[in-house]
Amino acid sequence: MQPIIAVSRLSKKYDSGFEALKGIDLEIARGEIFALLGPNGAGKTTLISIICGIVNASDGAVTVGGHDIVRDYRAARSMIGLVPQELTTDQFESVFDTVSFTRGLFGKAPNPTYIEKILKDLSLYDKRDNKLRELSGGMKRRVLIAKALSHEPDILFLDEPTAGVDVSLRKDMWEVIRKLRESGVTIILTTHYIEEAEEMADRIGIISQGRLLLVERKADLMRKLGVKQLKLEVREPLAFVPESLATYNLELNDEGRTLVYTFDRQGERTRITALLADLQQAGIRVRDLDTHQSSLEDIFVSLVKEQQ
Ligand SMILES: Nc1ncnc2c1ncn2[C@@H]1O[C@H](COP(=O)(O)OP(=O)(O)OP(=O)(O)O)[C@@H](O)[C@H]1O
Repeated sequence: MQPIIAVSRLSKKYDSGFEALKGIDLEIARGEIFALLGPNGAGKTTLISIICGIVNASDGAVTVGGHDIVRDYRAARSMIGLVPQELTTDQFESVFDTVSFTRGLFGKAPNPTYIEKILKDLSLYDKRDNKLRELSGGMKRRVLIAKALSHEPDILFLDEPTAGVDVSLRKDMWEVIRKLRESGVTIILTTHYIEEAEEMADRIGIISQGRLLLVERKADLMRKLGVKQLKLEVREPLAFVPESLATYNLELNDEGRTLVYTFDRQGERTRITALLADLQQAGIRVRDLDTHQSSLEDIFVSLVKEQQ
């Protein structure tokens, strides 16, 4: 199927000479949730801003729904809703009016029934006549989403949707985003919160220093790059790992009290049974054991570190 967004060889050099994006290739499928992860200054906002037509690219091309974002700007832009981090609208306007007004900016005829539907979907309907300044932080974020949806876009970009919000509100937002996807909207979000990408995304792109380091289905990424560790707490501290256990590449931590065995969970054999037998053979008695699966965070940190 044709991707809803196709980015090819996209580069951006700012006037200062700084290269914020270096040859990005990326395709987004209709209906997916794609999370763009990266450290500060990686180029996430620049990439989104180019796709949304706010910043010009230096090189490369982007199509949205088959429309070139430069030659066919209006058609491309009308398919996109962008949820910025901050609410900058008039604080004295009502929720309903601000959302309706945004729809008008896209040249769409008024459609109060549609606006009411979005407000209901986002649990803002009760607040439709309230002024923006009367809303809580969480509600203001929902208003941002309502505004971005006001012109019935196919694609929604969310820039750091839960930056600085508390845990329960974050979970609320995740629910809202999931519902939007169920309604057929393609979602692209940038986030610093790895937990957010782990929780929400179908696919993940990791960007660092203007390069896309990888794009993978989340499940594949966790499986491919994730290693598992077995931690064995021993009864008597060890001064060194006995020679007979050399093939396991064990790490000795915690002043000799913990042995760490790293294994590939995809591998045919983990060799755990053999390790336990060999430990016994070596006279090492185990007090406790624990396994640990590397998280998306471990994977992210090691990838970005490798690049630096
Ligand atoms: N107008 C500009 N002129 C020069 N450099 C810029 C400009 N805008 C952004 N940059 C630089 O480009 C790089 C990428 O910025 P960008 O905002 O895209 O990163 P980001 O991944 O969104 O970061 P953050 O997570 O901090 O928002 C940064 O080093 C930034 O300083």
